[in-house]
Amino acid sequence: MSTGTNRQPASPAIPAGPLTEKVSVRNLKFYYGNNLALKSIDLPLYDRIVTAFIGPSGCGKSTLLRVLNRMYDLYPGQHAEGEVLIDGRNVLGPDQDVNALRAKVGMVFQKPTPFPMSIYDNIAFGVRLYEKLGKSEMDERVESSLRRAALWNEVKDKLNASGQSLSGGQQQRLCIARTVAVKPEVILFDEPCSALDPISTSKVEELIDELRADYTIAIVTHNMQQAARVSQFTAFMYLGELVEFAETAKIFTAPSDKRTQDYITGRFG
Ligand SMILES: Nc1ncnc2c1ncn2[C@@H]1O[C@H](COP(=O)(O)OP(=O)(O)OP(=O)(O)O)[C@@H](O)[C@H]1O
Repeated sequence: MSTGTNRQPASPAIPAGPLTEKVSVRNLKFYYGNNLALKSIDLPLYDRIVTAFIGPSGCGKSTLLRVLNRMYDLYPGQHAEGEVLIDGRNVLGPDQDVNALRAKVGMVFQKPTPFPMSIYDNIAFGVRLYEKLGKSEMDERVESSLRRAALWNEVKDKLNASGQSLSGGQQQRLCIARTVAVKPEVILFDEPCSALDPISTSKVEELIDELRADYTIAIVTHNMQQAARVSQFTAFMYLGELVEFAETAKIFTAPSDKRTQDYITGRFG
């Protein structure tokens, strides 16, 4: 399949007016042990904008995503240097409440990972960690989250069924509902469609398009067409460096760096 620059689908429009920098990555370095995986990354993520991270395997896309909600804290020997400012506050500092950060910065993974519990509890479980809601409030939260993830109509009559009994595409939308339920401000998607069929993929893409109205979104994808379809800004990474960051339309039609050009035209990676 061709990935020629002039065949990319149109990207969503960038709203008129100034953009607000919700997340500011400043001089970020990341280490796996002694191994430097991210080399001085500087990057903005704008509010209510979708930013795609693209680049060949191993360039550091997932690592960058995992720094934004400090997922790496769960693993010994991994550490970050530099700053990630969210609303102007550095979330990499020792005083940051990591659980509060993960509620604010939600993450959807490559493989759908519903908990081994009912559809209802898949949503309610995370909410209970952060809020004390009464039964009717929780019912409302579960319903609104499932509606937000375009799953309500398919599951409203079987909320007590296991989340793992759903199809792969439905499971991924359940994971999106679970993420949205805790009222995040930023949502990180790590190759969210790579395990899905084309119909489920387009549902998830439509969903990202809708979620854009309310959240700051970052998505890692290997699929150039998908990056072009869903994102307004694109960051191209190579060997742990951020090579180029620009409006998606520019990255796919007139990139500044030869490495970006080579990647998007399928010459390497
Ligand atoms: N747990 C780990 N321990 C040591 N090194 C790691 C670990 N995870 C990733 N790396 C290294 O960090 C670098 C960046 O990896 P990362 O997974 O972020 O790349 P990626 O661009 O997301 O790749 P892919 O597209 O294949 O998912 C690679 O060199 C990788 O080998």
